[in-house]
Amino acid sequence: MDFAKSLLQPLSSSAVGSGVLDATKLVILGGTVETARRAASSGWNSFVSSFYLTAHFCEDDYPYDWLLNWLSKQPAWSRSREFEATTSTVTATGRSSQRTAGDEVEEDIEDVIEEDDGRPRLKVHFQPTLDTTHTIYYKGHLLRIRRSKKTDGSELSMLTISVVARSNAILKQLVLQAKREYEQECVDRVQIYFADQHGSWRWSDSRHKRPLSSIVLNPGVIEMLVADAKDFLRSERWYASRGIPYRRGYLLHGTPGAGKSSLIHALAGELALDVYIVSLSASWINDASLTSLLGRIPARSILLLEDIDAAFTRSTSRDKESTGAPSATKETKDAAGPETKKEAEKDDSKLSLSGLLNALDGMQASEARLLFCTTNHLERLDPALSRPGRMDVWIEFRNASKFQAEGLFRNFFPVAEEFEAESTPSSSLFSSYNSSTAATPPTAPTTPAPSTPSTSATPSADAAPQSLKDALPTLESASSLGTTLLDAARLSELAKAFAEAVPNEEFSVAELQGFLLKHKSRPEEAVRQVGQWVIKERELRERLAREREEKEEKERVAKEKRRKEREEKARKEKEEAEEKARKEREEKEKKEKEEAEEKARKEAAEKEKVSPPASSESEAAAAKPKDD
Ligand SMILES: Nc1ncnc2c1ncn2[C@@H]1O[C@H](COP(=O)(O)OP(=O)(O)OP(=O)(O)O)[C@@H](O)[C@H]1O
Repeated sequence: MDFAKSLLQPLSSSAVGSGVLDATKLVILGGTVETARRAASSGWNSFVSSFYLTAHFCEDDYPYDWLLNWLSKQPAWSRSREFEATTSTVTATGRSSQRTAGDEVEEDIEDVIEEDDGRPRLKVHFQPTLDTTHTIYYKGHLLRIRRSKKTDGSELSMLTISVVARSNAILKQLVLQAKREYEQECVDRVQIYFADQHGSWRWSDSRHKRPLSSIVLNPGVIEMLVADAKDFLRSERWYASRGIPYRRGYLLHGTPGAGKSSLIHALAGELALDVYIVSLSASWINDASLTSLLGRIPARSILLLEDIDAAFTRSTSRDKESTGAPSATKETKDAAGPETKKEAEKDDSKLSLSGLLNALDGMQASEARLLFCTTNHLERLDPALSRPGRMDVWIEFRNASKFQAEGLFRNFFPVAEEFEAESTPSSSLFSSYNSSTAATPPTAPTTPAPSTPSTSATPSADAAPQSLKDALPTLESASSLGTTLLDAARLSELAKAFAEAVPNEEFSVAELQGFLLKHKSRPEEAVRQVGQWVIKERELRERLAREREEKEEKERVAKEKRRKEREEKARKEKEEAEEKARKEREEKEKKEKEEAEEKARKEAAEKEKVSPPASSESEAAAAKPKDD
């Protein structure tokens, strides 16, 4: 204070008004008090904080999803006065849309289910806006929860939970409970994760489990696959005791639209496994990013490499020198010359076969996972990739057999008993067909055999097979029912008639499904129309094939024309160049000759000047005076 007084003394003595003095005193006093208050407050805060245990959860890891799912069910969380409404899920049941809207409201709001007016039902979730702190009671403890963005520029969200407690047991309990609840909700769903361009796994979708019975394959294939996968999942010790890497690979190859992806998703549901999908044709995929991704797949999950041949058309070629060893280190690249360095950098942006093999079964590759690879072009795969140990089980997919056509038909149409039991036609879709139709022993789904599409006779309304003809007389009465409900015997009869009308292995299951979808409430009509559809499809295929051929022929002719034009142009240019060279040569020779002649002439003239001819000498002698 004395110091302040001494500072203020000159002011007072210089007759400044006492009002100014008082104001200045007030400012100094206020500043001192505020500084003291802040010091006390920060001391108190750090004192209080020292009692808090804090856990951080980042969006790119599973506990974040578990906790957000748990929080979304806490009234205190959803009753926030400043909140975000989002259909982007924080729950285990779907993150299908990205709509969000921030607002401030005065009233309590519960989750809202939008009315089902024919559009998909979206569940709207409410959660506090970013950077607001919330307190929630949990088992007698007060939790302080804050959602914020990470500051490392990754745009990822963080969840920070603090609690006053002596040990972190309460936080562990919370995480485990959130995990249990999340998994409970996942029971009927399959979680799908995609590799993103940052080299991380991103949750992408949560799909309803598809019953295996909805997949129609030839007898025994599904049973074999399920038994094999189940056997693998319970054989960890067996593998460990024999020193065999605990991994299993399945190669699903063959015609498009035959059910490869569908089978994998149905199997994931059956075995309660999550699916991790990498697209090897993505431009950002290279050896390093793939190795890192495949090393971070949780145990007991499915790794799916779709269209594995596509990776090889992008940039990968079999590196003959490659031994599968890791690529050059940064130091060795720096030590190399600029050209080599450029080459090495170019290589780094590619996926090589050795890199892929390394990622699949190198030291870093995770174990206890089922690898599924799909391809429509088995012939494009390098044998190193498809050999046993990497791909232990091969399953070939062909166009629909008659057995599959019949199974698909059964799946589509409800039988009356089931319809009554389930009361909704859509829920019974895919449910009536069961494995009782697939009781024959498994076919060996190992090495591929060449596909042999059926050349069976064209079915038509006139030339309908006997079973179809048998079915037709009763169609009229059945179709008068509107949504036709069939008894089991009738369904069986129609399914057989349908299968007989469909040529063996000529159309994919997806194509048959497309046809049946057009008649999904009219099974009789489907049977009646299928012969016509087959004819039309064949005509369409022929037309498309013809158009493709014509296009290819046009392209071939145009290419040939361009080639000839190029050759003609090159020939002309060559001739012109030769002519030009010849002329230049002649010109040059002519010039040289002229120059040589000129030179010779000049030399001769010079010579003449230096030594005159003998006749002139004698003339001179004659002209000399006689007295000499
Ligand atoms: N065997 C099948 N059983 C049941 N549905 C099938 C079958 N095959 C195909 N489908 C249906 O056809 C559609 C395409 O199937 P899917 O994507 O599984 O075929 P895919 O063989 O993986 O095709 P692609 O090789 O083109 O990726 C899906 O809607 C699926 O329901």
